[in-house]
Amino acid sequence: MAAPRSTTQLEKEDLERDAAFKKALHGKTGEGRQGFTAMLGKDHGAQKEAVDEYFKHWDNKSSATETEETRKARRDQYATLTRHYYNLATDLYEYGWGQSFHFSRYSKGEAFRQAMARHEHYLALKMNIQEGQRVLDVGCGVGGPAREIVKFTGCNTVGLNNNDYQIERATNYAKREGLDHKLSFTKGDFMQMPYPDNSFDAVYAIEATVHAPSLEGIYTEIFRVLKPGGVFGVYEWLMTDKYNNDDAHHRAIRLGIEQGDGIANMEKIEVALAAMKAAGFTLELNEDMADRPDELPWYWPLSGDLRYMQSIWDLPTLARMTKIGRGLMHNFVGALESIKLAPKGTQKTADSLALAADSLVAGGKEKLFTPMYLMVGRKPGKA
Ligand SMILES: CC(C)=CCC[C@@H](C)[C@H]1CC[C@H]2C3=C(CC[C@]12C)[C@@]1(C)CC[C@H](O)C[C@@H]1CC3
Repeated sequence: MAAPRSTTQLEKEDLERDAAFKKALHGKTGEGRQGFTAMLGKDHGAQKEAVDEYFKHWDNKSSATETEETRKARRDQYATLTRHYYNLATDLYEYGWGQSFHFSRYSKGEAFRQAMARHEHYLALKMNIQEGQRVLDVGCGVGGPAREIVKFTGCNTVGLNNNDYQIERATNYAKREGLDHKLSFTKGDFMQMPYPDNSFDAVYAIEATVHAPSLEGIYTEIFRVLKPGGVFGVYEWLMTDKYNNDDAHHRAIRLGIEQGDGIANMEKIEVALAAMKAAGFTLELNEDMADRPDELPWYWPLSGDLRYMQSIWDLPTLARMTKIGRGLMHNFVGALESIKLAPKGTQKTADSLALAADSLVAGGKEKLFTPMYLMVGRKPGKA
């Protein structure tokens, strides 16, 4: 039962152009160096191009003045916007967060990496991913969750991503862990996937499909590549029912999250549920995991609030996000830029990520936003 391709306007793909840009910007930094040191090895001219391309959507725009036209321009250029966001942010993500680019629930005394893995296992469990199944990870980042889910379930996975730098890093990590016989990566736009209809037993997306210009469009494309009887599981980034688009404060929080996190357009929960239905899925499970009564909120590592410290190992994470920590980071990166060790735009990117952190924490505290709206849907038909 193949659904028609989405009617959303799609960007024309140019794989050669993107591969050449990756080579120009990142050089050999995708091969080994990680995080901060990788950031220092970029080409300054190419970095300027990425910065200009990304920030043209946000500079001199505010939630008070933004128009539907500005939002449409972002949706129309979703793929370029997201690709350049990750060209700029990937090294900082790895430096400050690790290789799994998502949030998770946390329980008291639980180590950060353990909680992250638990969140990934939970999705695999709810989808009932089995050994040997052919699985697609949509928007796989540098492959942290895919490696964990392959090890946890024994499935065979393909990761899809439209950023060549992340693909290169993901491929190298998989090889290093001896998982390359079960895990491979494809460069491509998730709105127009390079796979035939009915290709996968299961598809999952962890905090990635929010980069799509339309949730109905991306869910429809996922439905197309799933085999009949196949399962789709997603942790979606969404504004909650409490979000009121006529409230200036709410809109400022949404725009801060969108800018800081490379998102063209973020929707409310009701839109995601309707999109699952419109795509053809039978919804088996939907729950806002951020609404569970956990002692530690999902946003604690970004809060800079030292009361959340579980062990001494959490200190660097929290300290980095305090006022003093951020000020030091801002000045340090600025100094590296002025002596030309870091390319121009590094400070602007770091400041934009700080805006992301503030807006995410505010959205989480005020219950206006969730990064973990769990949905599991099935494509009708016999497996
Ligand atoms: C963008 C989407 C859809 C998912 C990524 C979620 C998170 C992994 C990121 C959201 C905000 C990011 C920030 C950082 C790491 C990755 C995120 C948590 C930093 C901690 C990286 C180090 C910088 O100095 C501060 C960043 C704040 C935001």
